Amino acid sequence: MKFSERLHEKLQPIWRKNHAHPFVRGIGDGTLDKEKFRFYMIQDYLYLIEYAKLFAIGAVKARDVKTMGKFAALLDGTLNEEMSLHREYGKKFGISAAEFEQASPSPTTLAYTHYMLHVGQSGTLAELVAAVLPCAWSYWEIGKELKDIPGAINHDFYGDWVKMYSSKEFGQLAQWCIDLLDELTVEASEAERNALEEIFLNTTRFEYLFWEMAYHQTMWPADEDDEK
Ligand SMILES: Cc1ncc(C[n+]2csc(CCO)c2C)c(N)n1
Repeated sequence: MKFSERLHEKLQPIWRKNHAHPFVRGIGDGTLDKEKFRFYMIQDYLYLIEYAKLFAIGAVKARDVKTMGKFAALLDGTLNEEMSLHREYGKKFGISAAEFEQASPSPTTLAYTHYMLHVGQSGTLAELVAAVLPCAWSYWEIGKELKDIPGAINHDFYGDWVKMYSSKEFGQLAQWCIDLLDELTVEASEAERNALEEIFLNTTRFEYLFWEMAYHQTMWPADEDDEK
C-alpha cells in the first residue's frame, strides 16, 4: 500500500466534517454570509504568506534540481496566482493589499502556520511535505465537490473561489505533493511513517479548525469586539 493510501483512509472522518461544514456548504450553495467570507479572506491571506515560506524551505531541503524548481514554482504560484484571488475579493470588500498584510492573525491562523513552519524548519523534507499536503489535497477535494453543485461555479460572488480550487492546476499540484510523499517514504521505517502520519493528521485537523474559525470569526477572546 502506498503511504498516501494509508493517509487517505485515516483522514476520512475529518474530511467528512469539512465537507459538511456550514462555511463550505455556504460557499457551494451561495448562501454564506459575506462578512464571514471577508473575515476568512483576511485570515487566509495571512495564512498563505506563511504557507508560501514552506515552499521556500522545501526548495532548500530538496535533493535534486527538478524538485527545487517545482518548489520555486509553487512559491511563485501561491504569491502571484492564489493570493491574487484574495486581492480581487479584497477589491470587492474595499481591502487593499497593504491592509491584508497588516491585519492581525487569529489564534488558529497563528497556531496552524507556526506549527507548519516549525515542522518545515526542524524536520525532514518528507515531514515538510506531510505538513503541507492536507492544505492542497483537502481544498482540491472540496473544490471538486462544490463544482458539481448546480450554479456554484457561475455564482456571481463565490464562483471565482470554486473555479480556482476545482481547477486542473490545483489538482495537479495536490497530486505532485502526494507523489513526492510516496516517493520519499518508499524505504521509510514504521516509526518514521507514524511520525509523518501524526504531522499529516495534525494539519488535516487544522484545516477543519480553520473553517470553524472562519465561520465563527474567532479572534482572541478579549479582543473579539475590536477585531470583527
Ligand atoms: C487554510 C487554507 N488551506 C488550504 C488552502 C489552499 N491552498 C493553499 S496553498 C495551496 C497550493 C499552492 O498555492 C492551496 C491549494 C488555503 N488557501 N487556505
